[in-house]
Amino acid sequence: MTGAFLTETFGGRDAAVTLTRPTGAVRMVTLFRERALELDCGASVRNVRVAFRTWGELNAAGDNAVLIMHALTGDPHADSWWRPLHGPSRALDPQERFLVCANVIGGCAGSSTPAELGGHRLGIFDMARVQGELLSHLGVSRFDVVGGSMGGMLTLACLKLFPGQLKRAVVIAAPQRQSAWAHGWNVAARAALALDPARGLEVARMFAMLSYRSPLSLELAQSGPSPLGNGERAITTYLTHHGAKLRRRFTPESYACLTQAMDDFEIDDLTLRTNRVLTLVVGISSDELYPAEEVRRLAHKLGESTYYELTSVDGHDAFLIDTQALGAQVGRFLRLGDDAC
Ligand SMILES: CC(=O)SCCNC(=O)CCNC(=O)[C@H](O)C(C)(C)COP(=O)(O)OP(=O)(O)OC[C@H]1O[C@@H](n2cnc3c(N)ncnc32)[C@H](O)[C@@H]1OP(=O)(O)O
Ligand SMILES: N[C@@H](CCO)C(=O)O
Repeated sequence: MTGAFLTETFGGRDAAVTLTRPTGAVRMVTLFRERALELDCGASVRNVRVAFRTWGELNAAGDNAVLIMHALTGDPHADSWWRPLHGPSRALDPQERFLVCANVIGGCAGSSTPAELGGHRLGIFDMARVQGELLSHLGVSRFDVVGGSMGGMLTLACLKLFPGQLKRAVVIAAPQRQSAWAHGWNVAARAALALDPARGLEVARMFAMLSYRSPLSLELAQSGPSPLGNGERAITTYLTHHGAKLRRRFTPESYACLTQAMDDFEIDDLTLRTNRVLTLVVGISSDELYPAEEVRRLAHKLGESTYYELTSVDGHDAFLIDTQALGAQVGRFLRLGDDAC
């Protein structure tokens, strides 16, 4: 990774976490200064900081924007974590579109952290409201929205919150609500955090990684001895590596807040049935977390939707890994003529 880096310490004596993250081109804005943001939990907050990046130019009508929603541990650097989809002639093309990607509130990549927002329970709809406010602040009148996993939930929330401003939506590997299976992984993760915030975050990432891959992908890539040559099995050092890596770039506080928001999320049947926004719903054939069948059921309930199934062995995270066919589908969909929207 190139560019400037910022090192910050979050949390108290027992849960101090030092993060080093890139800051290149990230912009900050404070929203809800005069009018408060009313949270779904009933509390209201002011002075909400949003860290975001943009690429390309907003046109005079303010209607060529694409809002990119990141997943659980993502950040505003969509050109990094979605590099194969981002760039000239790709699905998210800054030469044609004004691209915006913002860290969700409650995250730890520059936007207001849970503690800065008073420790109130944050919801996916609260996060989506803030992203909508950011677009208004930037002068956007109409937009497309794209997101995978938690980003897909945020995209579904936009269908309910901004139906008149949305042109197209792409919902990837996301459910109508968390199944007991998906919720259960997060319950176990938060239990690990409660025992020991920093070590618990590593352990939470270890079992989350299992849910983000498929049995076959792990068998193919991680079934032998570790490439580290330390006598361990590959899967052991693989999970240890990913646990330690998340601990260096994320906070237990944000992990608990965002997984709780995912567990609380639900998009109602009426919103789905009455949707008039052109929507592409993508399921992943090997997704263990949100099985393709579950995502297909969501698509069948959703008005104006098309379902596409990405065939991949890579499991839930295939939307970040197996990007060639996905990029082609998303690019084609986002280029559907505006007169169709
Ligand atoms: C969507 C958003 O908004 S952002 C969030 C996306 N980013 C993440 O999820 C961050 C975590 N990273 C990942 O999950 C993955 O790296 C992805 C999804 C980005 C890419 O997936 P893949 O290419 O299949 O990577 P894979 O799962 O093999 O992991 C690669 C890493 O594991 C390491 N690794 C692989 N096998 C082993 C092993 N047996 N032992 C130790 N380390 C291993 C690699 O060296 C590499 O390390 P690095 O990331 O520090 O360079
Ligand atoms: N791998 C993703 C979560 C699942 O989509 C992330 O770390 O944000």
